[in-house]
Amino acid sequence: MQSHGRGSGGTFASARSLSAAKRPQHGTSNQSHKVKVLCAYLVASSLLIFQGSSPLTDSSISPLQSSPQRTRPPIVDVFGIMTNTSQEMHPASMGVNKDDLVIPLIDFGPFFWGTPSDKHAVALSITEAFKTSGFLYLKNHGIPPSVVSQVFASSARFFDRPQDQKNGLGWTTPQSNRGYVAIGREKLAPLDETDDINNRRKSVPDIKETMEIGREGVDGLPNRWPDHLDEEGKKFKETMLGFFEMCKHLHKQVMSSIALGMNLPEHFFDEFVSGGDNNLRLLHYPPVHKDVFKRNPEQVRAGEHSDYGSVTLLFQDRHGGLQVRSPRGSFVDATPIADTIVINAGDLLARWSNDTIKSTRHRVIQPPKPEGGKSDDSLVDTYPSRYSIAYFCNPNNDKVIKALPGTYGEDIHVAKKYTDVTAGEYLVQRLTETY
Ligand SMILES: O=C(O)CCC(=O)C(=O)O
Ligand SMILES: [Fe+2]
Repeated sequence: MQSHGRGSGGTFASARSLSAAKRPQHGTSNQSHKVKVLCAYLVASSLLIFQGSSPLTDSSISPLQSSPQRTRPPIVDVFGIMTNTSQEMHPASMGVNKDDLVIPLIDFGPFFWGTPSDKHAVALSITEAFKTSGFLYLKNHGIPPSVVSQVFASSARFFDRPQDQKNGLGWTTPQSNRGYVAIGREKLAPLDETDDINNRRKSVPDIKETMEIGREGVDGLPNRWPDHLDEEGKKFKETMLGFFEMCKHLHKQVMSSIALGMNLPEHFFDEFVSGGDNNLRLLHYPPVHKDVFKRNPEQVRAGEHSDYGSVTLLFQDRHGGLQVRSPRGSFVDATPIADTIVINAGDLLARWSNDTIKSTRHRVIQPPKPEGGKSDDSLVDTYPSRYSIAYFCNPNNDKVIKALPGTYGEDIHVAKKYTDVTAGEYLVQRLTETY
C-alpha cells in the first residue's frame, strides 16, 4: 500500500496545466509515433519531462512476456497489441543474486497441483525469500499473460487521456485512497528519513502518475471510474475489476504459502484477507530527457521506500528501472523476467511477523536508454515511458494485527516488538504521513 504526495502545490499546478495544454485529444493521438514534448518545471528544480510516443501504438507498453522462440507463439491481446516483442530474456531458473541480495525465481505451480510435500517445499522457499531479501519473482502464478496484457493496454489508454479528464478523477483523501494522482504529487520516501540525503531526496518529486483503485462497493468510498466518459472508460472499469479479483485470489494463495512456511495452519490468514481491502495502482512513468537525471543526481522516478501493507504483487513492463536495496546498501536491478510477478513483503507483514519477514526498500530509476533500432531520432535522448502495475495487499481493515504465533516467546527468547494495531488504522496513518 502506498502513499500520495504532499499537496499539489503551485509548482505542480503549472506543470499540470502545461501538460494539459500540450496534450492532443484522447483518440487523435493514438496513431502517432511522434514524440510530443512536454516541458514541466518541477518543484525547485528544472526538470524537463518529455511525454513520449503514444503508448497505444508502442509495443513497448506490453508487459514482459516470454520470447516466441523459447515458449509460445506471439500473443495478440484483445486490443490487437503484439505482446511478444524482441526482448532480453533471463534464463527461467534465474532471479537476482548480487551484493548479498538474493531474489529467487519461484515456481508457484506445484503449490496448486503438486504433492503435499511439493506444496510444502514451495511454501518454505517463498517464506525463506520473505525472511531474507523480502522479494521474490513468482512464475506459474495463475494470472494469464493475456489478462496482464489487457490490463497494461487499458492502463496506457487511461494515462493517454487528456489531463483534465484525469484530473477530474483526482485522488482526495488517505481514507479513500482512490483516484488519479498527477505527476509529482506523491513522493515516496523511507520511514526514517532523518539524514540530509533523505531530506534532499524528499524534495525531488517522483516522475510518475498513478491511478489508485480500491475495493469496489465500500460505502462512502467510491472508486473514481472513467465509465461516464465513454465506452473505453466502461471497458476500463470492467477490466480493472476483473483483475482486482484475480489478484485478490492470488494474494490469498500467497498468504497460505506463508502460513505453511511459518508452521501455521494453511488457512490461518484466510479470515484476515477475505475482505480484499487491497489497492490496485496503475503507474505510468513518462518519458524523461536524460539531462533531467544528469542535472540532478538525486532524481529518481520513484523514491526509495518500503511498501506499507502485507505483500505487493508487482507487474513490470520490459523496460526495467526497479531496484532493490541490498544488505550492503547498494541498489540492485530487479530486472524484469517474462511472465513473472515480483512479490515483496510490506511493513505491516514485517510487523505482524515480529520482524522475521523483511520489508525491503526499493525505488525506480531511469530505465535503460531506448534500444537501437528505434528510427525516430527524437527518442534518442529520452528514457522511454515505463508502465507498471502494483497490487498492494492488506489484511481486512478491521483486523487486529498482533505478532504471529511462533515469532516471539520465552521458549525462543524473543519478545514481542510491537503493540497490536488495526490494519486499517495502520495503513491510513502511513498514508497520512506521506502527505
Ligand atoms: O513501478 C514499480 O516498478 C514499483 C512501484 C512501487 O514500488 C510502488 O508504487 O510502491
Ligand atoms: Fe513499492
